[in-house]
Amino acid sequence: MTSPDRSAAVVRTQALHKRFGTLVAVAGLDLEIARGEVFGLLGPNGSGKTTTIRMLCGLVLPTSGTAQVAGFDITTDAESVRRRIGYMSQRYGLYDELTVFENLRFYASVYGLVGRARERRLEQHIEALGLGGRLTQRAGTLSGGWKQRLALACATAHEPDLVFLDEPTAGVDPAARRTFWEIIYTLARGGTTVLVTTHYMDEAERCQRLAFLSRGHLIGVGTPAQITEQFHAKTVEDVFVMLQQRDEQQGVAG
Ligand SMILES: Nc1ncnc2c1ncn2[C@@H]1O[C@H](COP(=O)(O)OP(=O)(O)OP(=O)(O)O)[C@@H](O)[C@H]1O
Repeated sequence: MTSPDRSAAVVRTQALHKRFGTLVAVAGLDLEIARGEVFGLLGPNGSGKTTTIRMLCGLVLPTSGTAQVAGFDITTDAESVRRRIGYMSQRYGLYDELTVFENLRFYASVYGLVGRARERRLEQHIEALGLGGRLTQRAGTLSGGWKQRLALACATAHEPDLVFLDEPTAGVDPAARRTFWEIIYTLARGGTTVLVTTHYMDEAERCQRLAFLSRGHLIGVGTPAQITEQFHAKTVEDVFVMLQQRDEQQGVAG
């Protein structure tokens, strides 16, 4: 197996801009995320995270600017972009009545895997994500932590270049959180780029790099240590709270 080229950018945006009427949701975003990177997108409510992700998934067209995901242009080749990404929502999207294996097989099929290639891929994926002991259990009867693990497995069954995780460990206990993050890093080492949006600062601190958005503008990118240094703060949480307060004050002033 060849190792992934970590120098290659999986996400590249150039002056990416989205306006809804007069409201600027994303203001000229320039961002690069490398292959196999675990990257966090942070910012207060309404700062433009969801709009950015919807554009990167090829679901919303930018007003101006461009972006490439896995080498495909989000405006002219959204279909190819969608085939190369995975998305794990907070609601998981699992089928409670189906078993763990049936859920996995269903998602692999939706993304176009069939026959022996699908079975081989699932075998390897089940092993990597430690789901072997649960395959015949109905998804609806799993604990929160196992549901999350299965949801991540479903979102990555087709070996996407990039997987989006929306507050991935909200509502699970610390042990399950830790295991989940170990799995995230296993995926990243295998070459999957992981883009996390979260309001939980312990999740943010686990990312290799962070981007902070404020009112649609990118105001800081770097490792958690670089971000805290840039804002003269002790923790990422302090940076977050400071930005939130600033946004609120500007909102009142505006
Ligand atoms: N379809 C839309 N039509 C009009 N305005 C929108 C639309 N989608 C988002 N917005 C606005 O764009 C801005 C950015 O919203 P967005 O959902 O991207 O922020 P966010 O950072 O994801 O917030 P949250 O953390 O609350 O999910 C907000 O002011 C929001 O009200």
